[in-house]
Amino acid sequence: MRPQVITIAGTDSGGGAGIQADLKTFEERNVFGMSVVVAVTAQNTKGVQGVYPMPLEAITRQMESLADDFTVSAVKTGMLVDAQRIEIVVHAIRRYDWHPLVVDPVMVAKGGAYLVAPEAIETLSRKLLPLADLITPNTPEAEVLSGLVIHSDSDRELAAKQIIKRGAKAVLLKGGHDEANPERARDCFVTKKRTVWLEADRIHTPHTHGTGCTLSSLITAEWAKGNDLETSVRTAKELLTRAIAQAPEIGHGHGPVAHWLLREDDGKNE
Ligand SMILES: Nc1ncnc2c1ncn2[C@@H]1O[C@H](COP(=O)(O)OP(=O)(O)O)[C@@H](O)[C@H]1O
Ligand SMILES: Cc1ncc(COP(=O)(O)O)c(N)n1
Repeated sequence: MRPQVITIAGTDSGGGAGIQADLKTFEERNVFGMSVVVAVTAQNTKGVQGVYPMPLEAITRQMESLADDFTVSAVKTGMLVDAQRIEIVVHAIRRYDWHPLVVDPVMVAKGGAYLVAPEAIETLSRKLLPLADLITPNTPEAEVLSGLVIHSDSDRELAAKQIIKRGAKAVLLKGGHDEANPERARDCFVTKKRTVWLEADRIHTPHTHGTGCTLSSLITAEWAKGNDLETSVRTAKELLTRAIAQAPEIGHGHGPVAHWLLREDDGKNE
């Protein structure tokens, strides 16, 4: 049976990030994608023009509908808006025992708009982080979640280990924002047992809208298919790098990546 996976996140009308990016990615990786819309955003490649949180009942009902019918192989979370919405998502994840759980602790969009209320970060850290089988912060998010300032590789590893101490089972600390390294995009993957650095060429492009969403969806899809976590993370990083390298020039701002290059050929497409 095709693995069935859920994204619990916000939409991006511009199609490059959020739920739209997640579902495109799931489709390309041959898993069946479902969604729980936590907020609708009016958004394009230039920025976020509006955020419209869904009523709490609508979020709960979507999760009930999915739990009532599907055999869920993996779940990811993205933009969760505020503390109340984080709480009901946490409640459902516990109630339905949705694992493996990949938490992308989305905080601020690349243009600077807040995608989660700053006062909700405490709730995310205290209640959602401990449920995460993998959490995928970028550097600023890792600083907030670990309480440490990150400058060097050893700071990165220390911050990831601190986040594990706070309850996450594994951490992928993404280095997309690491301006100090102009040639390589390096991510630090840390579990209780080991630290692995994942490296790729840094692509000189403004078109990185939705890279974090796409990466966490790739990992979720690969994990749902029964690959181990480290293999899933490695595959995801390789695929994403290719999709950034061939990003189309869509929109007038920070464009999306080439989701269609993520395609897994299962021999059924010919
Ligand atoms: N210019 C780039 N070239 C290659 N890889 C990149 C580039 N920018 C980001 N990445 C990679 O994309 C993924 C998402 O990174 P990042 O931008 O840090 O996350 P977010 O989108 O959550 O802010 C990471 O694997 C990172 O290394
Ligand atoms: C609805 C939504 N969720 C997440 C992001 C973050 O995008 P990125 O992956 O570029 O950090 C976004 N811009 N919009």
